[in-house]
Amino acid sequence: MLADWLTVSLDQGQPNSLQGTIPGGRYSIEGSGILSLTPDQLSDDARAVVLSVGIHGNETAPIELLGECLARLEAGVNRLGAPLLVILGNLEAIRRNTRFVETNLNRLFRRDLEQQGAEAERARELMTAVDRFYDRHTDLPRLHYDLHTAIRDSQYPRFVVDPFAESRTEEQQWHWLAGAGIQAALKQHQHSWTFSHYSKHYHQAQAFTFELGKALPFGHNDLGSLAAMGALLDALMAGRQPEAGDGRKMAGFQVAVEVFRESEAFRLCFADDIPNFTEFGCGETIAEDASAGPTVVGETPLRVVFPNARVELGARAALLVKPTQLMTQISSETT
Ligand SMILES: O=C(O)CCC(=O)N[C@@H](CCC(=O)O)C(=O)O
Ligand SMILES: [Zn+2]
Repeated sequence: MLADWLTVSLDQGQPNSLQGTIPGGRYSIEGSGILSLTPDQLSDDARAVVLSVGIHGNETAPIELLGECLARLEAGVNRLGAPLLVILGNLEAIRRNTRFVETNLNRLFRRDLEQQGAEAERARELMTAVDRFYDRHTDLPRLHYDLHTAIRDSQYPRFVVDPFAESRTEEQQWHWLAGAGIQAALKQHQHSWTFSHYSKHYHQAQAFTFELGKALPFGHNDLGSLAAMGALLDALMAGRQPEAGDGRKMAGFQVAVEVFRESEAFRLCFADDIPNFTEFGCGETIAEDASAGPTVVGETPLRVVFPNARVELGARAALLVKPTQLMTQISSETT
């Protein structure tokens, strides 16, 4: 039943039943593409875990990866030991294999949202689901991993965005991420109203946006390269300590400049197929905008991440990033 939940949600079919049991606990379908799992017994290292996929409809590898993890739970190969909220984000966009239908869902996760439309309604449903879930588990540490794939190749194929918030990112997270094969992390410098930012900002969760390779259609993903990531998700579901790697080996970056598209006459001044994290040197022009003028690299070289000239007016068209230390202090266990 659980493994079918993804397919049934996408086919707009009715599940046979809204609730049921799995080894170690029970599940309940709380809405379209919203599934909650509750363990019979909490494991010692359990956190309240939100896992979201398909916030962008054409990013299919995380959906397949999560499907495999749910199948392992259902088959009893893994055992539920932590409460879990599983979210299939933009259902209509997934059906159409497109990034979004009307607007980018991953910019709408704010409590003062005024926008209307399909994606805005979905953002409201998902924010409510997350609020209810964390309210049910106030005694547990909170975690939200929002799983994506990127539009283009990357010098670091697997990386995370660490959303800006007042709360600190636990040092342990870097070790978990390294153990899961994540190669780089990018710290945001300001509020970004993404889904992972929502859980970090409003609920003080440990939260990241994951970029797990390049966006490809269903059936074309190399899940082998995501095996260690699957093992991290399995450990979170079981409430076990994940396999840790050495977080100090991950490349760290922070956003230096956010480039917005401010006019129709906006262009990026480099080839469309450059990989994420390509470096540009002093004096190189990154973008030209009839309204904002040119964006030129200053004295420090900068790398470009998520360039996209075709975004809506007012939206982010690229991040320019520079190296940073991820861990400010090295704890005694890791030295
Ligand atoms: O590859 C791209 O250009 C976009 C990939 C993507 O969807 N990235 C996320 C990052 C969210 C964040 O900044 O935390 C997005 O743009 O929503
Ligand atoms: Zn995405």
